[in-house]
Amino acid sequence: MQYSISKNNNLLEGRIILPASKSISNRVQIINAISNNFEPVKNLSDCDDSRAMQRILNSNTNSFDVGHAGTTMRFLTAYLSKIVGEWTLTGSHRMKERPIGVLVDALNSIGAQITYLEKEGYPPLKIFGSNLTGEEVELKGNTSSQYITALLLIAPTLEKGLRIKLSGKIVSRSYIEMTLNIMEEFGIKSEFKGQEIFVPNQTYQRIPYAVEGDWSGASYWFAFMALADEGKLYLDGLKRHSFQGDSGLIPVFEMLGVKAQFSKRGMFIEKMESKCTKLKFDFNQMPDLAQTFAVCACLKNIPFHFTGLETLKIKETDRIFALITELGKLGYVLNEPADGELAWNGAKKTEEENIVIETYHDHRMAMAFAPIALVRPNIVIDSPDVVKKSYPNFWEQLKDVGFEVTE
Ligand SMILES: O=C(O)C1=C[C@@H](OP(=O)(O)O)[C@@H](O)[C@H](O)C1
Ligand SMILES: C=C(OP(=O)(O)O)C(=O)O
Repeated sequence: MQYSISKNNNLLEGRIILPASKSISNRVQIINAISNNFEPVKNLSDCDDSRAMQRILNSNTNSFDVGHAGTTMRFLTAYLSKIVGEWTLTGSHRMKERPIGVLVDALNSIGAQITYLEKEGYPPLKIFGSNLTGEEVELKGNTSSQYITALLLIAPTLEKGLRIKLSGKIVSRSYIEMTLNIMEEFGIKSEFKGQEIFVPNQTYQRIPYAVEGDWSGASYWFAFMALADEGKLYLDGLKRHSFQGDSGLIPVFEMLGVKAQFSKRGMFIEKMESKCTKLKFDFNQMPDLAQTFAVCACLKNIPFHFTGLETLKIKETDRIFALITELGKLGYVLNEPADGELAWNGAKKTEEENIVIETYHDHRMAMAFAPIALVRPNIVIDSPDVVKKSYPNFWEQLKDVGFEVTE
Protein backbone atom coordinates (compact mmCIF):
# COMPACT_ATOMS: atom_id res chain seq x y z
CA MET A 1 0.00 0.00 0.00
CA GLN A 2 1.06 3.60 -0.61
CA TYR A 3 -0.33 6.92 0.59
CA SER A 4 -0.22 10.16 -1.33
CA ILE A 5 -0.34 13.15 1.03
CA SER A 6 -1.22 16.74 0.29
CA LYS A 7 -2.96 19.81 1.68
CA ASN A 8 -4.71 22.53 -0.28
CA ASN A 9 -3.18 25.31 1.79
CA ASN A 10 -0.10 25.83 3.94
CA LEU A 11 -1.96 26.77 7.06
CA LEU A 12 -1.92 24.41 10.03
CA GLU A 13 -4.57 24.65 12.72
CA GLY A 14 -6.23 22.27 15.14
CA ARG A 15 -5.83 20.06 18.17
CA ILE A 16 -3.88 16.83 18.25
CA ILE A 17 -4.30 14.23 21.00
CA LEU A 18 -0.87 12.69 21.13
CA PRO A 19 -0.40 8.95 21.55
CA ALA A 20 0.91 7.68 24.88
CA SER A 21 4.65 7.12 25.17
CA LYS A 22 5.55 3.55 24.21
CA SER A 23 8.80 3.75 26.17
CA ILE A 24 6.96 4.60 29.38
CA SER A 25 4.13 2.13 28.65
CA ASN A 26 6.54 -0.77 28.26
CA ARG A 27 8.49 0.06 31.41
CA VAL A 28 5.30 0.33 33.45
CA GLN A 29 3.98 -2.99 32.11
CA ILE A 30 7.14 -4.80 33.20
CA ILE A 31 7.13 -3.14 36.64
CA ASN A 32 3.47 -4.10 37.14
CA ALA A 33 4.14 -7.69 36.05
CA ILE A 34 7.10 -7.97 38.45
CA SER A 35 5.09 -6.62 41.37
CA ASN A 36 1.71 -8.23 40.57
CA ASN A 37 0.28 -4.73 40.45
CA PHE A 38 -3.27 -4.74 39.14
CA GLU A 39 -3.86 -1.03 39.78
CA PRO A 40 -5.14 0.72 36.64
CA VAL A 41 -2.76 2.20 34.09
CA LYS A 42 -4.33 5.25 32.50
CA ASN A 43 -3.45 6.07 28.90
CA LEU A 44 -1.43 2.90 28.24
CA SER A 45 -0.19 3.05 24.66
CA ASP A 46 -2.17 1.00 22.13
CA CYS A 47 0.70 0.89 19.64
CA ASP A 48 2.06 -2.40 18.29
CA ASP A 49 5.10 -2.43 20.59
CA SER A 50 3.03 -1.98 23.75
CA ARG A 51 0.39 -4.44 22.57
CA ALA A 52 3.13 -7.01 21.98
CA MET A 53 4.26 -6.54 25.58
CA GLN A 54 0.71 -6.81 26.89
CA ARG A 55 -0.07 -9.89 24.82
CA ILE A 56 3.08 -11.71 25.94
CA LEU A 57 2.73 -10.83 29.62
CA ASN A 58 -0.84 -12.18 29.54
CA SER A 59 -0.06 -15.26 27.47
CA ASN A 60 -0.27 -18.81 28.73
CA THR A 61 2.21 -20.24 26.25
CA ASN A 62 6.00 -20.23 26.54
CA SER A 63 6.97 -19.13 23.04
CA PHE A 64 6.72 -15.44 22.17
CA ASP A 65 7.18 -13.23 19.12
CA VAL A 66 7.78 -9.52 19.79
CA GLY A 67 7.62 -8.46 16.13
CA HIS A 68 9.60 -5.25 15.58
CA ALA A 69 9.53 -4.08 19.20
CA GLY A 70 13.06 -3.49 20.52
CA THR A 71 12.06 -2.54 24.07
CA THR A 72 9.71 -5.53 24.31
CA MET A 73 12.50 -7.90 23.20
CA ARG A 74 15.12 -6.49 25.55
CA PHE A 75 12.94 -5.92 28.64
CA LEU A 76 11.34 -9.38 28.39
CA THR A 77 14.74 -11.07 28.05
CA ALA A 78 15.66 -9.82 31.53
CA TYR A 79 12.18 -10.35 32.97
CA LEU A 80 11.82 -13.95 31.72
CA SER A 81 15.31 -14.92 32.87
CA LYS A 82 13.95 -14.67 36.43
CA ILE A 83 10.66 -16.50 35.90
CA VAL A 84 11.00 -20.24 36.41
CA GLY A 85 10.21 -22.01 33.13
CA GLU A 86 11.55 -22.56 29.64
CA TRP A 87 10.89 -19.64 27.27
CA THR A 88 11.50 -18.90 23.61
CA LEU A 89 11.69 -15.27 22.55
CA THR A 90 11.87 -14.28 18.89
CA GLY A 91 10.92 -11.36 16.65
CA SER A 92 10.70 -10.07 13.09
CA HIS A 93 13.38 -10.67 10.48
CA ARG A 94 14.88 -7.30 11.44
CA MET A 95 14.77 -8.14 15.16
CA LYS A 96 17.01 -11.12 14.38
CA GLU A 97 19.57 -8.65 13.01
CA ARG A 98 19.47 -6.37 16.08
CA PRO A 99 22.19 -7.40 18.58
CA ILE A 100 21.35 -8.58 22.08
CA GLY A 101 24.64 -10.27 23.11
CA VAL A 102 25.67 -7.50 25.52
CA LEU A 103 22.47 -8.00 27.53
CA VAL A 104 22.58 -11.82 27.36
CA ASP A 105 26.21 -11.88 28.56
CA ALA A 106 25.37 -9.52 31.43
CA LEU A 107 22.38 -11.64 32.51
CA ASN A 108 24.29 -14.92 32.20
CA SER A 109 27.07 -13.46 34.36
CA ILE A 110 24.60 -13.10 37.24
CA GLY A 111 23.19 -16.60 36.91
CA ALA A 112 20.75 -16.49 33.99
CA GLN A 113 20.67 -19.35 31.50
CA ILE A 114 20.10 -17.87 28.06
CA THR A 115 21.24 -19.45 24.80
CA TYR A 116 20.95 -18.52 21.12
CA LEU A 117 18.68 -20.54 18.85
CA GLU A 118 20.14 -19.26 15.57
CA LYS A 119 22.97 -16.74 15.34
CA GLU A 120 25.29 -16.11 18.31
CA GLY A 121 24.53 -12.68 19.79
CA TYR A 122 21.09 -12.25 18.18
CA PRO A 123 17.47 -13.34 18.75
CA PRO A 124 15.80 -15.82 18.85
CA LEU A 125 16.69 -16.79 22.42
CA LYS A 126 16.04 -19.79 24.61
CA ILE A 127 15.68 -18.68 28.22
CA PHE A 128 15.71 -21.12 31.13
CA GLY A 129 14.21 -18.95 33.86
CA SER A 130 15.86 -19.34 37.23
CA ASN A 131 16.88 -17.53 40.37
CA LEU A 132 19.47 -14.86 39.57
CA THR A 133 22.21 -14.88 42.16
CA GLY A 134 24.74 -12.20 41.18
CA GLU A 135 24.92 -8.69 42.51
CA GLU A 136 27.21 -6.93 40.04
CA VAL A 137 27.39 -6.76 36.22
CA GLU A 138 29.73 -5.06 33.83
CA LEU A 139 28.64 -4.16 30.34
CA LYS A 140 29.35 -1.80 27.47
CA GLY A 141 27.23 1.32 27.48
CA ASN A 142 27.78 2.16 23.82
CA THR A 143 25.35 -0.14 21.98
CA SER A 144 21.85 0.32 23.38
CA SER A 145 20.54 1.81 26.62
CA GLN A 146 17.70 -0.72 26.44
CA TYR A 147 20.03 -3.43 27.78
CA ILE A 148 20.68 -1.27 30.83
CA THR A 149 17.00 -0.48 31.32
CA ALA A 150 16.21 -4.21 31.09
CA LEU A 151 18.67 -4.93 33.92
CA LEU A 152 17.49 -1.97 35.99
CA LEU A 153 13.84 -3.00 35.87
CA ILE A 154 14.59 -6.38 37.51
CA ALA A 155 17.40 -5.03 39.76
CA PRO A 156 15.29 -4.30 42.90
CA THR A 157 14.05 -7.91 42.93
CA LEU A 158 17.56 -9.40 43.20
CA GLU A 159 18.52 -10.51 46.70
CA LYS A 160 21.40 -8.07 47.05
CA GLY A 161 20.20 -5.56 44.51
CA LEU A 162 22.38 -4.86 41.48
CA ARG A 163 25.44 -2.75 40.79
CA ILE A 164 25.83 -1.99 37.07
CA LYS A 165 29.27 -0.90 35.88
CA LEU A 166 29.21 0.66 32.42
CA SER A 167 32.25 0.84 30.17
CA GLY A 168 32.81 3.20 27.25
CA LYS A 169 30.45 5.92 26.04
CA ILE A 170 26.94 5.71 27.45
CA VAL A 171 24.46 6.10 24.58
CA SER A 172 20.84 7.24 24.96
CA ARG A 173 21.50 8.13 28.61
CA SER A 174 18.20 10.03 28.81
CA TYR A 175 16.38 6.69 28.46
CA ILE A 176 18.31 5.25 31.43
CA GLU A 177 17.32 8.29 33.46
CA MET A 178 13.70 7.84 32.33
CA THR A 179 13.82 4.27 33.68
CA LEU A 180 15.22 5.34 37.05
CA ASN A 181 12.67 8.15 37.32
CA ILE A 182 9.75 5.82 36.60
CA MET A 183 11.12 3.27 39.07
CA GLU A 184 11.30 6.06 41.66
CA GLU A 185 7.63 6.81 41.10
CA PHE A 186 7.02 3.18 42.05
CA GLY A 187 9.08 3.71 45.22
CA ILE A 188 12.52 2.48 44.11
CA LYS A 189 15.61 4.39 45.18
CA SER A 190 18.78 4.19 43.10
CA GLU A 191 22.09 5.92 42.55
CA PHE A 192 23.57 6.81 39.15
CA LYS A 193 27.06 8.30 39.44
CA GLY A 194 29.50 8.50 36.55
CA GLN A 195 29.68 5.04 34.95
CA GLU A 196 27.96 3.18 37.81
CA ILE A 197 24.36 2.57 38.80
CA PHE A 198 23.36 0.91 42.06
CA VAL A 199 19.85 -0.32 42.85
CA PRO A 200 19.43 -1.93 46.29
CA ASN A 201 16.97 -4.76 46.91
CA GLN A 202 13.53 -3.14 47.35
CA THR A 203 9.85 -3.73 46.67
CA TYR A 204 7.96 -1.89 43.95
CA GLN A 205 4.97 -0.04 45.38
CA ARG A 206 1.66 -0.99 43.79
CA ILE A 207 0.25 2.28 42.55
CA PRO A 208 -2.05 3.41 39.74
CA TYR A 209 -0.18 5.14 36.92
CA ALA A 210 -0.91 7.58 34.10
CA VAL A 211 1.30 7.48 30.99
CA GLU A 212 2.45 10.79 29.45
CA GLY A 213 1.91 11.73 25.84
CA ASP A 214 4.74 10.82 23.48
CA TRP A 215 7.32 13.51 22.76
CA SER A 216 8.80 11.52 19.85
CA GLY A 217 5.34 11.55 18.26
CA ALA A 218 5.05 15.28 18.99
CA SER A 219 8.22 15.92 16.99
CA TYR A 220 6.39 15.29 13.68
CA TRP A 221 3.88 18.05 14.46
CA PHE A 222 6.73 20.42 15.24
CA ALA A 223 8.19 19.53 11.84
CA PHE A 224 4.85 20.15 10.11
CA MET A 225 4.72 23.56 11.80
CA ALA A 226 8.30 24.36 10.80
CA LEU A 227 7.33 23.74 7.15
CA ALA A 228 3.96 25.52 7.27
CA ASP A 229 3.52 29.16 6.17
CA GLU A 230 1.57 29.94 9.29
CA GLY A 231 -0.42 28.18 11.96
CA LYS A 232 -1.14 27.23 15.53
CA LEU A 233 -1.63 23.71 16.86
CA TYR A 234 -2.55 22.43 20.30
CA LEU A 235 -0.68 19.26 21.26
CA ASP A 236 -2.68 17.54 23.98
CA GLY A 237 -1.01 15.19 26.49
CA LEU A 238 2.49 16.61 26.89
CA LYS A 239 3.90 17.32 30.32
CA ARG A 240 6.15 20.29 31.03
CA HIS A 241 8.40 18.26 33.33
CA SER A 242 8.72 15.13 31.30
CA PHE A 243 10.86 12.03 31.83
CA GLN A 244 11.30 11.79 28.07
CA GLY A 245 14.62 13.01 26.68
CA ASP A 246 12.85 13.91 23.43
CA SER A 247 11.23 16.84 25.27
CA GLY A 248 14.60 18.49 24.62
CA LEU A 249 13.38 19.21 21.08
CA ILE A 250 11.85 22.58 21.99
CA PRO A 251 14.98 24.80 21.69
CA VAL A 252 16.08 23.02 18.51
CA PHE A 253 12.74 23.59 16.83
CA GLU A 254 12.79 27.17 18.04
CA MET A 255 15.84 27.60 15.80
CA LEU A 256 13.80 26.12 12.95
CA GLY A 257 10.91 28.54 13.47
CA VAL A 258 8.52 26.88 15.91
CA LYS A 259 7.52 28.59 19.13
CA ALA A 260 6.15 26.40 21.94
CA GLN A 261 4.12 27.43 24.93
CA PHE A 262 2.89 25.10 27.67
CA SER A 263 -0.65 25.12 28.96
CA LYS A 264 -2.21 22.92 31.63
CA ARG A 265 -2.54 19.66 29.67
CA GLY A 266 -0.33 20.18 26.71
CA MET A 267 1.21 22.86 24.58
CA PHE A 268 0.54 25.31 21.80
CA ILE A 269 3.00 25.42 18.94
CA GLU A 270 3.10 28.33 16.57
CA LYS A 271 4.98 29.29 13.45
CA MET A 272 7.60 32.01 13.79
CA GLU A 273 10.49 33.35 11.79
CA SER A 274 13.70 31.30 11.61
CA LYS A 275 17.12 32.84 11.12
CA CYS A 276 18.96 29.53 11.30
CA THR A 277 21.58 29.13 8.58
CA LYS A 278 23.25 25.92 9.80
CA LEU A 279 22.14 23.33 12.33
CA LYS A 280 24.72 21.48 14.43
CA PHE A 281 23.38 19.06 16.97
CA ASP A 282 24.40 16.00 19.00
CA PHE A 283 21.51 13.50 19.02
CA ASN A 284 22.94 11.15 21.63
CA GLN A 285 20.13 11.99 24.07
CA MET A 286 17.41 12.07 21.39
CA PRO A 287 18.35 9.41 18.83
CA ASP A 288 14.78 8.91 17.61
CA LEU A 289 14.52 12.52 16.43
CA ALA A 290 17.39 12.46 13.95
CA GLN A 291 15.07 11.58 11.08
CA THR A 292 12.56 14.31 11.96
CA PHE A 293 15.28 16.98 11.97
CA ALA A 294 17.20 15.71 8.92
CA VAL A 295 14.09 15.87 6.72
CA CYS A 296 12.93 19.16 8.17
CA ALA A 297 16.32 20.87 7.81
CA CYS A 298 16.69 19.78 4.16
CA LEU A 299 13.22 21.00 3.24
CA LYS A 300 13.97 24.33 4.93
CA ASN A 301 17.25 24.52 3.05
CA ILE A 302 19.30 24.58 6.25
CA PRO A 303 22.61 22.68 5.98
CA PHE A 304 23.33 20.51 9.02
CA HIS A 305 25.91 18.42 10.81
CA PHE A 306 24.48 15.84 13.21
CA THR A 307 26.58 13.77 15.61
CA GLY A 308 25.75 11.18 18.30
CA LEU A 309 24.01 8.90 15.80
CA GLU A 310 26.05 5.72 16.55
CA THR A 311 22.96 3.69 17.44
CA LEU A 312 20.96 4.51 14.31
CA LYS A 313 22.31 1.59 12.28
CA ILE A 314 20.83 -1.03 14.61
CA LYS A 315 17.33 0.38 14.95
CA GLU A 316 14.25 -0.63 12.91
CA THR A 317 16.46 -0.16 9.86
CA ASP A 318 19.87 1.38 9.21
CA ARG A 319 18.48 4.90 9.56
CA ILE A 320 21.64 6.59 8.23
CA PHE A 321 21.42 4.63 4.97
CA ALA A 322 17.66 5.14 4.77
CA LEU A 323 17.94 8.93 5.18
CA ILE A 324 20.78 9.29 2.66
CA THR A 325 18.84 7.19 0.13
CA GLU A 326 15.38 8.70 0.50
CA LEU A 327 16.47 12.35 0.81
CA GLY A 328 18.72 11.63 -2.18
CA LYS A 329 15.61 10.84 -4.26
CA LEU A 330 14.43 14.38 -3.52
CA GLY A 331 17.78 15.80 -4.68
CA TYR A 332 19.52 16.38 -1.33
CA VAL A 333 23.05 14.98 -1.26
CA LEU A 334 23.74 13.88 2.33
CA ASN A 335 26.93 12.25 3.56
CA GLU A 336 28.26 10.38 6.57
CA PRO A 337 31.44 12.27 7.58
CA ALA A 338 32.28 9.65 10.26
CA ASP A 339 30.62 6.78 12.09
CA GLY A 340 27.65 8.21 14.01
CA GLU A 341 27.44 11.38 11.93
CA LEU A 342 25.21 12.66 9.16
CA ALA A 343 25.65 15.91 7.27
CA TRP A 344 24.20 18.00 4.46
CA ASN A 345 26.29 20.89 3.17
CA GLY A 346 23.57 22.23 0.90
CA ALA A 347 24.63 20.13 -2.13
CA LYS A 348 21.82 19.19 -4.50
CA LYS A 349 21.40 16.96 -7.55
CA THR A 350 18.53 16.44 -9.97
CA GLU A 351 15.64 14.88 -8.14
CA GLU A 352 14.17 11.61 -9.31
CA GLU A 353 10.88 11.35 -11.15
CA ASN A 354 7.80 9.70 -9.65
CA ILE A 355 9.30 9.62 -6.19
CA VAL A 356 8.08 7.01 -3.70
CA ILE A 357 9.53 7.28 -0.20
CA GLU A 358 10.43 3.80 1.08
CA THR A 359 9.91 3.23 4.80
CA TYR A 360 12.06 0.12 5.46
CA HIS A 361 9.66 -1.25 8.14
CA ASP A 362 10.48 1.89 10.12
CA HIS A 363 7.60 3.96 11.54
CA ARG A 364 9.87 6.97 11.90
CA MET A 365 10.72 7.02 8.18
CA ALA A 366 7.01 7.38 7.34
CA MET A 367 6.29 10.04 9.95
CA ALA A 368 9.49 12.05 9.41
CA PHE A 369 8.84 12.30 5.65
CA ALA A 370 5.11 13.10 5.90
CA PRO A 371 5.62 16.86 6.66
CA ILE A 372 7.15 17.22 3.19
CA ALA A 373 3.55 17.24 1.92
CA LEU A 374 3.30 20.90 2.93
CA VAL A 375 6.12 21.86 0.59
CA ARG A 376 5.71 19.21 -2.12
CA PRO A 377 2.06 18.19 -2.46
CA ASN A 378 1.28 14.56 -3.30
CA ILE A 379 4.40 13.11 -1.74
CA VAL A 380 4.01 9.31 -1.88
CA ILE A 381 4.93 7.15 1.12
CA ASP A 382 5.25 3.40 0.82
CA SER A 383 3.88 0.95 3.45
CA PRO A 384 2.41 3.76 5.55
CA ASP A 385 0.94 1.34 8.10
CA VAL A 386 4.40 1.07 9.70
CA VAL A 387 3.30 3.97 11.94
CA LYS A 388 1.39 1.44 14.07
CA LYS A 389 4.65 0.66 15.86
CA SER A 390 4.33 3.82 17.93
CA TYR A 391 1.54 6.08 16.56
CA PRO A 392 -1.43 4.05 15.25
CA ASN A 393 -3.73 6.97 14.38
CA PHE A 394 -1.10 9.24 12.82
CA TRP A 395 -2.75 9.30 9.35
CA GLU A 396 -6.23 9.79 10.80
CA GLN A 397 -5.01 12.79 12.74
CA LEU A 398 -3.45 14.22 9.58
CA LYS A 399 -6.86 14.03 7.91
CA ASP A 400 -8.42 15.72 10.97
CA VAL A 401 -6.27 18.82 10.42
CA GLY A 402 -7.09 19.02 6.73
CA PHE A 403 -4.62 16.81 4.87
CA GLU A 404 -5.72 14.60 2.04
CA VAL A 405 -4.34 11.12 2.56
CA THR A 406 -5.25 8.89 -0.36
CA GLU A 407 -4.31 5.36 -1.39
O1 LIG B 1 14.41 2.61 26.23
C1 LIG B 1 13.67 3.01 25.32
O2 LIG B 1 12.43 3.10 25.48
C2 LIG B 1 14.28 3.42 24.04
C3 LIG B 1 15.63 3.65 23.96
C4 LIG B 1 16.30 4.10 22.72
O3 LIG B 1 17.01 3.00 22.18
P1 LIG B 1 18.62 2.82 22.32
O4 LIG B 1 18.97 2.83 23.75
O5 LIG B 1 18.85 1.49 21.69
O6 LIG B 1 19.25 3.97 21.57
C5 LIG B 1 15.28 4.60 21.69
O7 LIG B 1 15.89 4.72 20.44
C6 LIG B 1 14.08 3.68 21.58
O8 LIG B 1 13.14 4.17 20.66
C7 LIG B 1 13.37 3.57 22.89
C1 LIG C 1 14.25 2.58 18.01
C2 LIG C 1 12.95 2.52 18.28
O1 LIG C 1 12.31 1.49 18.91
P1 LIG C 1 12.83 0.08 19.43
O2 LIG C 1 14.33 0.12 19.55
O3 LIG C 1 12.18 -0.09 20.76
O4 LIG C 1 12.38 -0.95 18.45
C3 LIG C 1 12.07 3.67 17.90
O5 LIG C 1 10.89 3.66 18.31
O6 LIG C 1 12.51 4.60 17.21
